[in-house]
Amino acid sequence: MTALSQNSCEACRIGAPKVDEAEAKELLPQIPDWSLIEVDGIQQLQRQYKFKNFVSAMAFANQLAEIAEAEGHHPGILVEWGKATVTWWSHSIKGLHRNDFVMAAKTDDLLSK
Ligand SMILES: C[C@H](O)[C@H](O)[C@H]1CNC2=NC(N)=NC(=O)C2=N1
Repeated sequence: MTALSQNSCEACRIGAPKVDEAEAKELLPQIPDWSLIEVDGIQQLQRQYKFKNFVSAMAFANQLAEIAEAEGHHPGILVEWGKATVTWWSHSIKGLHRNDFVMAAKTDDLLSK
């Protein structure tokens, strides 16, 4: 469990500041298995998790749905046989907010429990 995952999401509204390069440099090492990607000009965090079958991947996706609902911040999840790809970004600001790094850390914690 990392310090980052102990945080909660703060309200993220249109106009909230995106994580800048300096902050991203500080936060990314705390979630070392995540990649910074860009889709349609929107920066996002993405990680693929491996599972032994489809049901395990789906169970993980459902656990993630629960914490997403609790925090009011929601990921993209692609569930396939033996894997789940999770993508975090903030729709309201079309980019990365600190919340996305917090949620990436919380996602990792689901599997380290
Ligand atoms: C009204 C509701 O809280 C907002 O639309 C939330 C819901 N979940 C969200 N999730 C993500 N990832 N980005 C958002 O901007 C966002 N907005």
